[in-house]
Amino acid sequence: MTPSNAPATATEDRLYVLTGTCPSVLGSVELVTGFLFQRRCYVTELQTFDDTEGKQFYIRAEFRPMDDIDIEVVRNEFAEAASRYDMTWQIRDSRRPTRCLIMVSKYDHCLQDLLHRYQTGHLNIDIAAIVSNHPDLQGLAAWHGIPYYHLPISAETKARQEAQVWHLIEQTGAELVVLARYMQVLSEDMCSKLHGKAINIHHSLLPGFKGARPYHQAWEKGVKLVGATAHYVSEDLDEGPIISQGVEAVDHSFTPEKLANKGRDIERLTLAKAVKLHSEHRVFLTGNRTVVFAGHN
Ligand SMILES: Nc1nc2c(c(=O)[nH]1)N[C@@H](CN(C=O)c1ccc(C(=O)N[C@@H](CCC(=O)O)C(=O)O)cc1)CN2
Repeated sequence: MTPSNAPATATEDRLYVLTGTCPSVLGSVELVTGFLFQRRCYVTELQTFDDTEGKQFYIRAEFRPMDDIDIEVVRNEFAEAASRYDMTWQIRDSRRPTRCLIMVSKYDHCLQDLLHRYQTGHLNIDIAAIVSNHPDLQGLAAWHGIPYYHLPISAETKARQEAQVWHLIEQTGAELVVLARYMQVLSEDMCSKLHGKAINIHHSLLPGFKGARPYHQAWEKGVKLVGATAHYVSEDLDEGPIISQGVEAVDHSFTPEKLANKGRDIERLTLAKAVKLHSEHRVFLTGNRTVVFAGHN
């Protein structure tokens, strides 16, 4: 093996991810790996899934160019190859942080957790703004130096409030909206505009206990497991495609308050995991389901 073929010579700081999906057909893996090999792009991680029910194939390839390449040229060349397989694809710079806008009401535990992971570099995101229908968490945002927008909402002002939120999303260039315990239901129009770009944390193991008070519902049922669900937001409340879920054992001694205390930790971890998976381009949306290529760290 000549030294120039050794991965160590790959341009260390340049890392890209190719994600693609196409109808299940022979050659779909070679389409990607052969294309990258021919262009001396070293594959650092490769995951595939063939959905035999949907007859659909999914692939995610992370790669480092071994030579100084123009990624736009690579994209144009792959477009021609991918069209022969009817593949829907993207090649993205893995280092570029996902620009986020976080929405919250009064509970701060998920927001605190995301802010900590962001500040410590454990999430490849850029938090452009925090939006809330209450003033309560303004101090937390100020402490982190992030713009805070207090946009109150009522049934009468919902349409105008959502127009203000949408304006902020466009103004900040947010690519992902994170509902970190935002306790207002987004309209059908907002959900349509945010399809696949808004993640909500629901404080139960969906599809169980939908709605605003899942811990009380869980207590009434005497559950022995409590959980949380991170999902893409859809117009149907708590029905969106699930990205990640977490669960912990509980018992008869758990009051609704103790269930909520246990649940908060699960919510933090489950939402952070979903934001990480999305920001690393590891989640494919397929109808009301997801295909998730989990990472190793
Ligand atoms: N279109 C959607 N919007 C939102 C979703 C969603 O799944 N689709 N999830 C919620 C978060 N959530 C549960 O995870 C939730 C939030 C609020 C309610 C609710 O009934 N809210 C009442 C008002 C409550 C209040 O003012 O405190 C209401 O809107 O009438 C249910 C579930 C975020 N948005």
